[in-house]
Amino acid sequence: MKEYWTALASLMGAFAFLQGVVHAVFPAELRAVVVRLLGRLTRAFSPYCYFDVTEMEGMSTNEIYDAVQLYLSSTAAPASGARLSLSRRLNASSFTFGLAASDRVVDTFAGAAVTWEHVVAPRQGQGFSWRPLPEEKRRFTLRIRRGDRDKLLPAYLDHIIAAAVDIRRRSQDRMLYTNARGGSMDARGVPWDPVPFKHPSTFDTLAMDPARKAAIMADLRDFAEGSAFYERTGRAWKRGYLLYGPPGTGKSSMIAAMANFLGYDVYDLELTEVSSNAELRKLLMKTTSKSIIVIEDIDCSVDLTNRAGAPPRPKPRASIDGAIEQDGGAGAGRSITLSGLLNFTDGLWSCCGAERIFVFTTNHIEKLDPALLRSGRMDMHVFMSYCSFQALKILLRNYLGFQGDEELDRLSDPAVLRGLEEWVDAAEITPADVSEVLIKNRRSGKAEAMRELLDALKARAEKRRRGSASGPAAAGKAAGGGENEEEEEEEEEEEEKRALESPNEGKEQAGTDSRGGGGQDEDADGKKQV
Ligand SMILES: Nc1ncnc2c1ncn2[C@@H]1O[C@H](COP(=O)(O)OP(=O)(O)OP(=O)(O)O)[C@@H](O)[C@H]1O
Ligand SMILES: [Mg+2]
Repeated sequence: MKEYWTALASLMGAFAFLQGVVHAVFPAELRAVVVRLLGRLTRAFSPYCYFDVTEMEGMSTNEIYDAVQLYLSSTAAPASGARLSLSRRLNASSFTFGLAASDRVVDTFAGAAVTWEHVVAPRQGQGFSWRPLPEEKRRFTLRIRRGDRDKLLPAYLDHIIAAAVDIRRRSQDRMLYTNARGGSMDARGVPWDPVPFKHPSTFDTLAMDPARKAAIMADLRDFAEGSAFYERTGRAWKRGYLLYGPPGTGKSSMIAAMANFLGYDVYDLELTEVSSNAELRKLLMKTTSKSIIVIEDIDCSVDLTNRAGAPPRPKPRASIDGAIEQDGGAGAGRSITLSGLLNFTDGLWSCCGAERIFVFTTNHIEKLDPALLRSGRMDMHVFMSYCSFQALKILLRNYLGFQGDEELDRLSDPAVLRGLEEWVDAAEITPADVSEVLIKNRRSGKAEAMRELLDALKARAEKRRRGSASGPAAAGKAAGGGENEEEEEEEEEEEEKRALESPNEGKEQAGTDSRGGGGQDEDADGKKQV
């Protein structure tokens, strides 16, 4: 074997020498022919094979060239001394690095080493063209061992293209799409209106129990990296989240954090703007993969009653007139039905395009039809609760600028901190209300802001205690006597809370209130509750 390689090396040396001689001795035309011939001979005996990825394919740009450039800029290790070029795409918020002319990078894939070289040569004699070509011819040359060819191609190229799509998506600002145009299409037949999505909410800024937050992040990560799993199990690559809880507990902030975490675009589906199941399907077909499709306040958007003959249900606050219809009603196709929505999320239509997350939010989970809550539809039920002490600490850190829990413990008055811990549960305060108190007092200094917050918690808890002591009957009398509207509001809130704590038809939600509790449970249907 060793002799073979020695002989091959000498043969290649001889070819190189011959090429040198040809350069020195022969006239230009003949030289080109002989050099080409010798080049071919060299390649025939070489242990490597080479693939060129040119920048231009005829008159059009070669997408693989762009993909290779992006991929190499982030993944491969430049050979020592290699020069990288810096660039930033229009609208993008991050830089990318590219390989400069004639530099090489090495990469490994499936255990095989490969080398990329970026070759740049001046373009000669540009003839007439409607579209001027770049002045330089650029290409990447991939060198791989002959023996690795079957292992690497085309899997390695597929890998590069997928990685490039991912990098492009992450370096580009995300988009928020809305269907506020009421079903009409733009010139390209797209029913969605895009705006740049710059919501600053992240999982770092989101105040919720750390263990539940970690569970959601892990679930999202598993989903995003789950291509093989979904293929193996024959499942559509999608996931459903139902976020529920009182107003101001961070449901919308959670959606933004999810989008920022995964780098997905967001489609905000306004159901009241959709007039039929067919339109809903069209909207779905025009969404891209790697996106989050959101329906906010699902209980208010449309009355989604599934079963014919079901007992009459309380009318939703903002249901759209005329669009309410029982499943299988005579006018099916003219308005949205629950089955239309379910087809949208888990029927055959949901599979056109992969890697999508459906998120529904509601303040009133008890108003949702159980059909929507069954497994396979909403895989994760996430209860966004009132502020726990752990969540409160996150808000204190973010709003008052403490660097971590250690600094918060060290720099704040222990009595105030203890007080906050003691009162926060009784106050049943939303993160939105806590933020408001902190924003209002942030100029007065950390200590003062925390004291104010403690006072606010105490006042709130006290009010709640008084409210529950006097009971609903007394509250009704008080309201009748016109004492104040706040009591009525409280009563309403209490009602909401009771409903949240004992959601309808118990089975699916049994024992799943995880307020303040960590981790996640899986119920009998295999649906996760965090
Ligand atoms: N868990 C949270 N962590 C951090 N900030 C929060 C959280 N919840 C609420 N906030 C703050 O309160 C504001 C309102 O919250 P958000 O819109 O996310 O609530 P929501 O649950 O979607 O309410 P609604 O049910 O009314 O839609 C946010 O802009 C954010 O500043
Ligand atoms: Mg919201």
